[in-house]
Amino acid sequence: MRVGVAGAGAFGTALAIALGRKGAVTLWSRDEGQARAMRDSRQNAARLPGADLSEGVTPSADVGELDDCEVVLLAMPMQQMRAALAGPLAQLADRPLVACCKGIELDTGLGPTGVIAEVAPGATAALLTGPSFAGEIARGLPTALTLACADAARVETLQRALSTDVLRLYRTTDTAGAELGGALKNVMAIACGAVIGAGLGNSARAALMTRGYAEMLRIAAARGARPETLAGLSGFGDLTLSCTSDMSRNYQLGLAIGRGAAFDPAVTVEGAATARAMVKAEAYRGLDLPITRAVADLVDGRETLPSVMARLLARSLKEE
Ligand SMILES: NC(=O)C1=CN([C@@H]2O[C@H](COP(=O)(O)OP(=O)(O)OC[C@H]3O[C@@H](n4cnc5c(N)ncnc54)[C@H](OP(=O)(O)O)[C@@H]3O)[C@@H](O)[C@H]2O)C=CC1
Ligand SMILES: O=C(CO)COP(=O)(O)O
Repeated sequence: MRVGVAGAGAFGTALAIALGRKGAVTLWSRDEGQARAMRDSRQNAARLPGADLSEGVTPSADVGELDDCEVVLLAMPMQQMRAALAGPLAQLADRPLVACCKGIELDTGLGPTGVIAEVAPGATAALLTGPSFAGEIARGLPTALTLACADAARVETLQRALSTDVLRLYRTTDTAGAELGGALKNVMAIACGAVIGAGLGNSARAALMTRGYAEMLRIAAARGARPETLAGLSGFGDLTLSCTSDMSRNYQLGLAIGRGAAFDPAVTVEGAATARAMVKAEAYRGLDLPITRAVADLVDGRETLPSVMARLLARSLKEE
């Protein structure tokens, strides 16, 4: 199956490299200069320096080159996906589209498959998510991910097409659970980075991971997602990775907040918009989400870390 990857960021490039080791992959960048540089150097110096493009990868800025791809991975940040699908990628609306982003859309409260369903109703909407760093995938290190698609037959076909000998995909039809796991772990990673950055300790981090997971389960229940999906790679797995590794950009933003340090606004940090989206969305109003709300307050500078910590610790005592 010929695979297209739309979006030549770190993750899109890493997935193209992994899949380009077993077949033909078109890696589409919206930037002609970047595509040319990738063709010439066989690297993506801007987004994934040091990783060689594998043999099967063809970089291109011509969206027409995605036409003969039977499946296209959408590897741009969550808040950019709607515009890309409605704009240059509109011609792809008749095939499986696999979102590779982790987030909730700020304006609608939808996850990636919900956005695909709205903008490209003729497509089969799927999601690839789970614990993985682009640099490690590109190096061929073993990685397990969740592939979610509501169509049980289609998800099996895609699972076979997108797995490799080191990239092991597990499948599920619970798209809501998979997208919530991937989106919300980013929010918790910001919170965990903040407590570590402020020197509040590993015990505080473990408390945030566990109570953050309780919030994730509450949100999943409100969306009709299956709790066991949250216990899998997209939830528990990615929560563990992102809350404990300083390779995570969400965790790095938290570290900067905790240390009172500056953070480059150009870095892709999905958890900030997702925290805002959770606080804003009607669907989640009334849910008890103290950590998510605290992160939204922190990233928007409405409150300081000492004051959100005091607020969290002053909550009434309760049953676990
Ligand atoms: N990096 C990682 O380790 C992992 C990332 N992810 C997820 O993958 C998603 C992308 O992250 P990542 O690749 O790291 O981000 P990067 O910041 O490395 O790259 C983002 C890419 O998206 C492109 N882009 C933005 N808007 C559009 C658009 N409208 N049309 C086409 N391309 C666009 C950018 O292009 P341009 O350069 O022209 O702005 C850039 O190439 C996120 O949701 C992230 O959570 C998931 C797992 C691991
Ligand atoms: O999603 C990721 C790991 O699974 C990458 O995390 P960051 O986006 O925080 O870097």
